[in-house]
Amino acid sequence: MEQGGDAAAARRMERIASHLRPTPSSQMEEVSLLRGSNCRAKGAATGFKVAILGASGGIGQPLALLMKMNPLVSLLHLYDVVNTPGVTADISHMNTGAVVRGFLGQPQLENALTGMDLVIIPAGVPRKPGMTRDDLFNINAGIVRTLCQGVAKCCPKAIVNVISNPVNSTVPIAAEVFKKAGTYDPKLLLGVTTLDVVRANTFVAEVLGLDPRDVSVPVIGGHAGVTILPLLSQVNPPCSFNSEEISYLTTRIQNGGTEVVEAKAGAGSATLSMAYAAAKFADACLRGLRGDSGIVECSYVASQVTELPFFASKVRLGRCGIEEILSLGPLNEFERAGLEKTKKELAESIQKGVAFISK
Ligand SMILES: NC(=O)c1ccc[n+]([C@@H]2O[C@H](COP(=O)([O-])OP(=O)(O)OC[C@H]3O[C@@H](n4cnc5c(N)ncnc54)[C@H](O)[C@@H]3O)[C@@H](O)[C@H]2O)c1
Ligand SMILES: O=C(O)C[C@H](O)C(=O)O
Repeated sequence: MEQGGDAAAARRMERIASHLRPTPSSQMEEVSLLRGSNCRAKGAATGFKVAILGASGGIGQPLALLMKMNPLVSLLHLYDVVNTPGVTADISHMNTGAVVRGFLGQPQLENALTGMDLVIIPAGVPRKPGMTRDDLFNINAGIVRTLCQGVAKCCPKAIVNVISNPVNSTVPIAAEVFKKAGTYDPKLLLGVTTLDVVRANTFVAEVLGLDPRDVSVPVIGGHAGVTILPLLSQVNPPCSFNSEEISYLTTRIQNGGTEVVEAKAGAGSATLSMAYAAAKFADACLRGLRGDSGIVECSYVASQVTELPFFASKVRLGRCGIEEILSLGPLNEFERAGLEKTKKELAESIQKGVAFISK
C-alpha cells in the first residue's frame, strides 16, 4: 500500500468503529460551531447543533426528518423516553449533511443536550376530542420542567423552542425553571405558535383565492382558543374582509387544532402540519443565529407589548435569539375586543405556569 494509504484505511476503520459505538460523546465536540462571546458568530462554518426532545412522537418523527434535511444543521440529537434507537437508525440513513445521534431515557438526557445551539421540545401528551389544551397541564408541566432543568444544566446558551401544550403555561414554566437555575435569558426562550400563522395563511388564501405562500397573517396573543388572535386587518397583501368572512376566518383559525383533534378521533392532534411549522420556525431561528437579517416570525415570548409578562407577536430573530419584539400595529375594533378576551385568559394560564414552579 502506498504511503498515506495506511492512514486513510485507519480513518475508514475508525469511522466504521464509531458507528458501532453507542454513545457519540467524543464526536460531539468535533462538529463545533463558531461562537462569539455571548452570541453566535456569523457564517458558522460547520453548521448548528440541534436537539429534539420527544423525537419519537407524532411531531418528533417528521420534525426529525425535516431537520435532517436542513442544510444549516450539522448535528441532530434525537431524545425521547421510548423508541429513539429505531427512529435514529431510520433517519440516519438519509444522505443529508447532518449527523444524527439517538438518546434514550432520562440517564441520556444530559448527553443529548450538551453543546446544543437549539433545543426543540415537542415532548408531552396530545389532546383527545373533548379536551382543552389546559387539560394537558398536569402531565406536560412536569415533562417540560424536567427537560428545561436539563437545558439549564447542559446548554444554558441554547435557543429553546417550546411546542408542548399548553404553550401559554409551558413557556412560563420554562422561564421559571431557568430563573431558578440562574440561567434565564428571555431572548432565548420562544413558544412555537407558527402553526397558527401557517393555518391563518392557508385559510385566508383560500378565501382570497390566492396561493398560501403569498399570504402573510400576523397571529398574536397565545396558543389556545380565544388567545389565538389573527390580525386580519394586517394581512399581506393588503385586503379587506366583510364581517361574515372575519367571523368565519377567526373561528376557523382559533379552532384549527380542535378541527384536527376531532378528525383524528382520539388518535392525537396535529403532527404533520405541526412538524412543518416547527421546522419552519427552527429554520428561522438558525438563520437568525447565522446572522441573516430581516428574520421576523410570530412567537410567544417574554414581552412588554402588553401588561402581561408573556405574549405572542412578531419578533425579529438574530444572533442572540430575539433581537426585537415588534409593536402590534394598529388594531381595529373587533381585534381590540379580541385582545381583551385574550389577555384575560392568558393571564390565568401564565399564573398557573409560574405557580407550578414556585409551589
Ligand atoms: N405548539 C403547537 O402548535 C402544537 C401543535 C401540535 C401539538 N402540540 C403539542 O405537542 C405535544 C406533542 O404532541 P405529539 O402529537 O407529538 O404527541 P405524541 O404523544 O405523539 O409524542 C410525544 C412524545 O413525547 C415523548 N415524551 C413523553 N415524556 C417525555 C419525556 N419526559 N422526555 C422526552 N420525551 C417524552 C413520548 O414518548 C412521545 O414520543 C403535545 O403536548 C401537543 O399538544 C403543540
Ligand atoms: O390542538 C392541539 O391540541 C394541538 C395544537 O395545539 C394545535 O394547535 O394543533
